[in-house]
Amino acid sequence: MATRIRPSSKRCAVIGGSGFLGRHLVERLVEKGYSVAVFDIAQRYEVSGVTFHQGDLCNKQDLLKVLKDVSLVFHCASPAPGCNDRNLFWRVNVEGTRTVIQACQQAGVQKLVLTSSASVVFEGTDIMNGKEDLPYAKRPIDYYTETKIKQEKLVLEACSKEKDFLTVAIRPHGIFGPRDPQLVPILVDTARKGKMKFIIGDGTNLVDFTYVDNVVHGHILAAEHLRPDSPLCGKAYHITNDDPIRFWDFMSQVLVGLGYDAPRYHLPYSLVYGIAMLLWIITFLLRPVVNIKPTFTPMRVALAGTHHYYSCSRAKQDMGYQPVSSAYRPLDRGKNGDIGAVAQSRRTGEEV
Ligand SMILES: NC(=O)C1=CN([C@@H]2O[C@H](COP(=O)(O)OP(=O)(O)OC[C@H]3O[C@@H](n4cnc5c(N)ncnc54)[C@H](O)[C@@H]3O)[C@@H](O)[C@H]2O)C=CC1
Ligand SMILES: CC(C)=CCC[C@@H](C)[C@H]1CC[C@H]2C3=C(CC[C@]12C)[C@@]1(C)CCC(=O)C[C@@H]1CC3
Repeated sequence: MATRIRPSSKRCAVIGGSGFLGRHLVERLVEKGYSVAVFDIAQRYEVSGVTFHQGDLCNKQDLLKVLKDVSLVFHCASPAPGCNDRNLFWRVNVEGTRTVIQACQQAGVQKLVLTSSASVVFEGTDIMNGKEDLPYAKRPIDYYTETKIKQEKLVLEACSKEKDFLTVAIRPHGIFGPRDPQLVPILVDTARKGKMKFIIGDGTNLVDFTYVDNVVHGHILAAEHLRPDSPLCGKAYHITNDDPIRFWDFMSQVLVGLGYDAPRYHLPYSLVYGIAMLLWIITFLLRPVVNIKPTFTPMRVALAGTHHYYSCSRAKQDMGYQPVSSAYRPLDRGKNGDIGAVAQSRRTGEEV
């Protein structure tokens, strides 16, 4: 029988490596001396020493070409949470992740680190200092959450010491930082349309917004601590700034920092949630005729009006996690308005 030569543990692939988080992860891995292959449906940048492979993760043959000589895979690809296409979410997050697992096993990959989401336990009601043992949402609030739950279960259940295939899931929440395509852009777009005048609820709800460097740090620590004898095998880990902030303070600081007015008038949470639900039903019914994208989806309203912050004590205990960038507040924006650039400058020492 031919024996397979194990690739170096510093050879890895990042599926979804062209995305926001993926690119930050790739850059940090390169800094740490890893040799990195990116697999993504699109190539959006170039980094010396990184190889790019364009392909769909639902195609096993495409994946096998990249995974054949890596020992570690990070899977951080997903359709954008705001897209409302159930078929796409199922195809990529569920069927595609099944294909990723099979391809990893067939190629002899030893470790798979999944980017899951803390939203897998969020049902639209308060979560305060939530630990990883909270049950998965029984009534997931949208297709994104529904398929992230299935995806996480698939990856964690595939963990097998006998098969020499170890898995772990990282659950970040509300990631922000340089090149964020979602949080700040959607917020600014909503403000430009004059729709950020209202505070949903009493405005005191605490949430986690997590700086992208911390999320990257959590992923790399998880990969490096994932061994057959470690407690990480087949487990999920919250990664946060360990510094929850009032949702509406964060929003206001970003908006005021960028020259917009802070939201001022309060609206009752249940009223706004009810309207968002009604709009969602109407857009669903009208979809065969016209495709409308409401700004205030039930998911966004729920995130804006409830507490949702999580404990990262399991990550501290099992992998020695500590936020690498925690003192940051969004008010400290750069000259160009890129709030993420300020936090990055703290790391690099550059002026922004
Ligand atoms: N941004 C956030 O606040 C949070 C994100 N997450 C998770 O983090 C991960 C990364 O998210 P972001 O970087 O924010 O998103 P992103 O949209 O910037 O990156 C996702 C990447 O996946 C790629 N991709 C999508 N479908 C693919 C396919 N079929 N085959 C190959 N590549 C494909 C996209 O081209 C993109 O480059 C996702 O799994 C997301 O669920 C979890 C919690 C919070
Ligand atoms: C009320 C309103 C329109 C606020 C604008 C900001 C929102 C776009 C963000 C506030 C919390 C964010 C968030 C996510 C996306 C962007 C927000 C809704 C996620 C859903 C992204 C994917 C995840 O896994 C969880 C995130 C939770 C927080």
